[in-house]
Amino acid sequence: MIELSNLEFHYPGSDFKLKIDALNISRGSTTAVIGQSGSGKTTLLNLIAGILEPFSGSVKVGNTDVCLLSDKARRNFRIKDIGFVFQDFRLISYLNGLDNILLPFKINDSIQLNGETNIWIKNIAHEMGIENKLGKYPHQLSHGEKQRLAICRALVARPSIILADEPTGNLDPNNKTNIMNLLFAYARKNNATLVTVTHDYDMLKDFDSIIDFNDLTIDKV
Ligand SMILES: Nc1ncnc2c1ncn2[C@@H]1O[C@H](COP(=O)(O)OP(=O)(O)OP(=O)(O)O)[C@@H](O)[C@H]1O
Repeated sequence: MIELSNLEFHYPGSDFKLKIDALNISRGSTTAVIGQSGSGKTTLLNLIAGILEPFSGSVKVGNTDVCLLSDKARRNFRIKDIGFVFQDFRLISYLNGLDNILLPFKINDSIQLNGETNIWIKNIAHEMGIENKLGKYPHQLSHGEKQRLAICRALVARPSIILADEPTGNLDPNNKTNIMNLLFAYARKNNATLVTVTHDYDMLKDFDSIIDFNDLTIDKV
């Protein structure tokens, strides 16, 4: 369960303010986050992941209050529990595809690489259709291939929460469907919680719930 309560956030020097009285997202559910550009969707994902700290209020994931964790504990939480697909991918330009996928293991020793992980990587790279691109560097990949690589990296440590910021934004209709189906299947099989920012309203019927920043229905979800 993800629980936000009495949360207030603003960026220093910006007029933007986010206020959420109560927002609960059940474990194992799939949620779409929609709303116009600049309404705060990415900010919400960053608050859940502990990348941003609220000005007041709390962000709880299971029994953990993310805001109360030390910097190190928060880093470990992010690596172990959260798979984040960033809108701008955040691939490392001097690492090839495989090393980009393995990044969570390289930057944090709280998770261990083992034989099972190698099989898992082959499996997700195959499902994403990029198994023959793992030796390539980001500048050698198309936009959609970079996106699929970023999704593989988000899944590699088998997170219990996936936060995906427009994960299908650069993909053709076929790849869009394949990738959303893969994320849904991962969530179902692992009882993982999927929170996806999307501008693709055709896909909304496939989610369990919707957080709509346009008409501020976030406290009703
Ligand atoms: N680091 C920052 N410093 C100051 N203001 C910021 C910062 N990041 C975002 N903002 C502002 O906060 C607001 C919400 O931004 P956010 O990225 O959460 O919107 P969004 O709904 O995800 O938009 P989009 O659909 O365009 O990705 C915007 O007005 C944006 O300009």
